[in-house]
Amino acid sequence: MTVPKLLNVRDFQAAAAQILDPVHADYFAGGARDEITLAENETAFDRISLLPRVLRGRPAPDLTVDLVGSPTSMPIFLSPTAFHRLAHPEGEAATARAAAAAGTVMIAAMASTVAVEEVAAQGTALWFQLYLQPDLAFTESVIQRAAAAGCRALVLTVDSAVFGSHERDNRHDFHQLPDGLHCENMRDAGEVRPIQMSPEFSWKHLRWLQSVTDLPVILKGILHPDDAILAVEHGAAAVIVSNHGGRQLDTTPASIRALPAVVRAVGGRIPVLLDGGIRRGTDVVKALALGATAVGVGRPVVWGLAVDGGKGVSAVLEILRAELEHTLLLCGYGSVRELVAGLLLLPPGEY
Ligand SMILES: Cc1cc2nc3c(=O)[nH]c(=O)nc-3n(C[C@H](O)[C@H](O)[C@H](O)COP(=O)(O)O)c2cc1C
Ligand SMILES: O=C(O)C(=O)c1ccccc1
Repeated sequence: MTVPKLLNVRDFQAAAAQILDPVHADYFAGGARDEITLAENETAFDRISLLPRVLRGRPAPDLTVDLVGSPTSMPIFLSPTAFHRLAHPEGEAATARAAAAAGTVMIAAMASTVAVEEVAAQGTALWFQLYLQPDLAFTESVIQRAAAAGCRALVLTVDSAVFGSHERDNRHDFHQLPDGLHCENMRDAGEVRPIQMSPEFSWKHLRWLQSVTDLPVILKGILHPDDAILAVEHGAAAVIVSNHGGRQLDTTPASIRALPAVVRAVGGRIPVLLDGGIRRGTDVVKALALGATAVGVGRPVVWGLAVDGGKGVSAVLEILRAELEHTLLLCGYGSVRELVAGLLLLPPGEY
């Protein structure tokens, strides 16, 4: 068999689908219910056109950004995804090595199959993704672990009052990790606690969280501009416009469509980040032109990991970096920080 050339993120998606156990492939690929939002996240980018500028005499583009206090080599970070050891035996440790090599931020998932201490030991700038647990004392102990490991921010996922309904997983009865794999951040006195969701959490609990940590708190899963305003008022350090990769509430808008109203509501007071559907350098440019400071990638990281461990994740990140730089050059921009909405031709009636 000839090994296909993996030129772009889609090639990694196809290769990963060949390598992964089909049940795990569906876990990583799947979205909520009819997967309307899952599909929209990607296709909404395709409906936005680029209107490049010419003869602007720009130098080679500068891709660096300050990401909520963490300087990064490019405006692309690793969104938190669970269960990396389903994709590769080294799991999140390999992912973290690739993030470190790329010079960007990894958001470690609470549902990581490698402990946060071992992930942090790979030398990447690390943020910790948190689901508040009804047992607040336990939640606090997890936060202290993440802080002690060197995580520089907490990313509180707020779009999950309950688990999303993933019908692919239900068809396979996939509800538990295989023997030997565990959520290593959920260990408590020898036991591994299950991750719980609760609809009872409110803005009051954000205040509680801020009272038990000095780390900046970033809210992940904001779609409504009124929630973005509340996030600013409650002292969030940033928001991530996200629909959880289409895995929570189906038929929410593509994250790129929700971005402009959130950017307007925030009015520059805190950074606005975005994830969902980023597959090309042009997608990154579109999100930044609409006001995002940086974008996260979820599934593309998993595809890289499945194909070739840390080397595969590095390859995916370097493909996106090269495409981003190439796009900026063709658009006439010398820095990711210069991007403005005038670069875009938006589909009429959609924005
Ligand atoms: C397999 C998988 C697991 C995920 N696990 C988490 C998680 O544990 N916590 C979280 O906040 N988001 C989680 N997400 C959502 C991602 O952080 C991110 O919002 C989403 O994947 C972005 O979309 P993309 O996959 O199109 O890049 C998960 C997504 C996937 C695909
Ligand atoms: O699969 C997910 O999207 C997710 O967010 C999650 C949450 C808890 C445990 C494992 C995964």
